[in-house]
Amino acid sequence: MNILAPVRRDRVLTELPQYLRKEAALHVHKDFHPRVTCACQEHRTGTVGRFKISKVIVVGDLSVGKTCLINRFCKDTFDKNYKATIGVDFEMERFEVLGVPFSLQLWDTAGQERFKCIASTYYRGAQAIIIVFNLNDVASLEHTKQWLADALKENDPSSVLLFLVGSKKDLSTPAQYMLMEKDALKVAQEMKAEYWAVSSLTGENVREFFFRVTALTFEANVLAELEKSGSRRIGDVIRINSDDSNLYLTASKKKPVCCP
Ligand SMILES: Nc1nc2c(ncn2[C@@H]2O[C@H](COP(=O)(O)OP(=O)(O)OP(=O)(O)O)[C@@H](O)[C@H]2O)c(=O)[nH]1
Ligand SMILES: [Mg+2]
Repeated sequence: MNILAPVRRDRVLTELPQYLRKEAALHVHKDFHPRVTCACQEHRTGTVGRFKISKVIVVGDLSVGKTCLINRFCKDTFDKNYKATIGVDFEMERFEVLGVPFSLQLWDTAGQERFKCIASTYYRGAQAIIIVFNLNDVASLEHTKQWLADALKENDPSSVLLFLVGSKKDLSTPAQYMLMEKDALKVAQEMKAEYWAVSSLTGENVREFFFRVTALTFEANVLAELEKSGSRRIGDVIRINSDDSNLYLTASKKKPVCCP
């Protein structure tokens, strides 16, 4: 990845992408949190946009389509032949959200039991967990709870964002899909995850889904930065004045224009 290259034009987010289903959305606000919008306008996003790379892990049963999902988004390719992921793999994606550079590291993990132990060592430090199941295989939906439990052992359940993604939508008839969606929405609600249904073969919802992951991860990061900064305002300019031949530091006291 060339970190100096400009962000691709199709990776620029100026608005909050919307959820797929209201019943299982992480939040239903139409716009980014006002404090986030304001912080971006005032260039007060702290480490977000400068050094921070957010880690996203993708877990789920073997052959549910984790690798294909990442490849469809990152490379716009689809391979119909199954090649098991051995251990882990990752892709970097650079975005610009509300004018702020933001990078995601997408970790593709192995679903096969024999590689699970290597893969699980990479779970730590995730800001978002994507749990994938096959919309045409009810057992893979049932197993999502175990995948989530394993991933949460290595992460802070109170701050990590969860997404439950049904894959291979192109293989279901509308009636089959509706049945599966009912069960999946229930599981997503129990997990407090946002529900999505995608097809990596046709590309349906893939871009929308990753944009939503990016936007919500970005929003959570900026809010956390603002919280952390407390009374010290992120981005405040430290000025060096040289009055009276004494050098001293003063923080800019400029009041925020739009922050609530
Ligand atoms: N029809 C259809 N097939 C898909 C789709 N996504 C993946 N597949 C197929 O499902 C098989 C498994 O896909 P992978 O992406 O390799 O599965 P995985 O979850 O990464 O598997 P592991 O790496 O073993 O955990 C491949 O043959 C893919 O071509 C989809 O959206 N539609
Ligand atoms: Mg794979």
